[in-house]
Amino acid sequence: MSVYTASTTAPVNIATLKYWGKRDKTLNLPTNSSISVTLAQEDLRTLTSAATSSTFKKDNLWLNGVEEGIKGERTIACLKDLRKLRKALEDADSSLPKFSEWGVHIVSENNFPTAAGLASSAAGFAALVVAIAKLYELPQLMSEISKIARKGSGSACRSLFGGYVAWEMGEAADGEDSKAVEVAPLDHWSSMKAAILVVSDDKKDTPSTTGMQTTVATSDLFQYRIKEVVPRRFEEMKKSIVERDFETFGDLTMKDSNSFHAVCLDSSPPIFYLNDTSKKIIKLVHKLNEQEGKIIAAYTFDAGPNAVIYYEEQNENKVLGLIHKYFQKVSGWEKVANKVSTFEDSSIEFDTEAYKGVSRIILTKIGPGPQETSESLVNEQGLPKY
Ligand SMILES: Nc1ncnc2c1ncn2[C@@H]1O[C@H](COP(=O)(O)OP(=O)(O)OP(=O)(O)O)[C@@H](O)[C@H]1O
Ligand SMILES: C[C@@](O)(CCOP(=O)(O)OP(=O)(O)O)CC(=O)O
Repeated sequence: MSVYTASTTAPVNIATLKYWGKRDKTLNLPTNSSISVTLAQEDLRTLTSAATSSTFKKDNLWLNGVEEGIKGERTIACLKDLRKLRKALEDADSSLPKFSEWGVHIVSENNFPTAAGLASSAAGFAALVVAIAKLYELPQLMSEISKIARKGSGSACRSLFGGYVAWEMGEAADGEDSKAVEVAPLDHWSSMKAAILVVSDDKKDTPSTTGMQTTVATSDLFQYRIKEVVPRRFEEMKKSIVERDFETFGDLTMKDSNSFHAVCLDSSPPIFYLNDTSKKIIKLVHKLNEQEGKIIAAYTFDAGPNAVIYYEEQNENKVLGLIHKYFQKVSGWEKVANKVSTFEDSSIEFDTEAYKGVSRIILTKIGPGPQETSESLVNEQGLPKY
């Protein structure tokens, strides 16, 4: 029996213009376009292997060493679309093995905590879709494949590209024009760095999907956001990326994070994702920018209290100098141990206990899209190696 396999890695992306609201829940069609930065895979990535064989009677998924099976409707929808594209190839060329009729085994690992507000679903669905597209030898371009990843998790469509990415909301009812596109490649503005402050938080607030539904149904402010604010900001932010204009990019990023959290608060019942530590971090970044007389650091928060702070490499000594001063007790600084002596000492006054609300720091940067890999998580029988 022949077992066919393919593997890929896929990155996490963190939006600088937020996706919040669906106009179609099943197809994951958004109420607004969004923009993100793809992060480096040394720190945060999914590795997924896919295998198929005529002897596989059903589909199966192993995630982080645990057999989960294919349960979710979203995963089923992705597999259905991928099979349809493979079937079209098989219909056009009868010599091709009938992968579309066989079961597929998916084995995946995240090198960071799953479902901890670190966008694991984005990297996870991007890797799943790309691994199977590779296994099926699909000729479609990444934008086309991104429409399938979108059905897994909206934000996953943006993880199919590296660098700066836009998800164009589209207008069609079937979602055919709702896809990810590259705004600028990694090399265009490669000095972009990100410090993620993982904020300890025991209670998990509303999941994204439920939160979005509540906002769409109840927030008046949300209508203003999607009709007036985001369309303008989408163009302005793309321009700031093309021009490598951090001041504008950072300003829009912070404003959009706050706009997103404002519509959450305007929902009924209100949704709170930021906690006191998040708010302290927001103030700290504003103090830094004020002292500098320009924006050199920009925070953004997703559906949780973790802070992602974007900055350019040339300002690292200032930005990390300040963060290190007040958060040096958290883990994650090992990576820059040899640089700490060059960090600038900051005169900014801040809560010296704030570090207690942070569990660790992840120091990372902009990165490429899904990568080819020789690493495989499946053995010759098409089962997990462990
Ligand atoms: N490697 C993977 N392969 C397939 N599915 C995955 C993978 N990693 C995560 N997922 C899916 O994503 C779900 C977690 O998504 P969830 O949105 O709860 O968390 P998150 O993406 O880490 O956080 P957030 O969306 O708030 O940033 C998992 O339960 C699983 O269904
Ligand atoms: C706040 C966000 O991170 C929301 C992400 O939502 P998801 O992509 O996780 O939602 P689903 O489509 O329901 O899976 C903003 C963003 O990433 O743009």
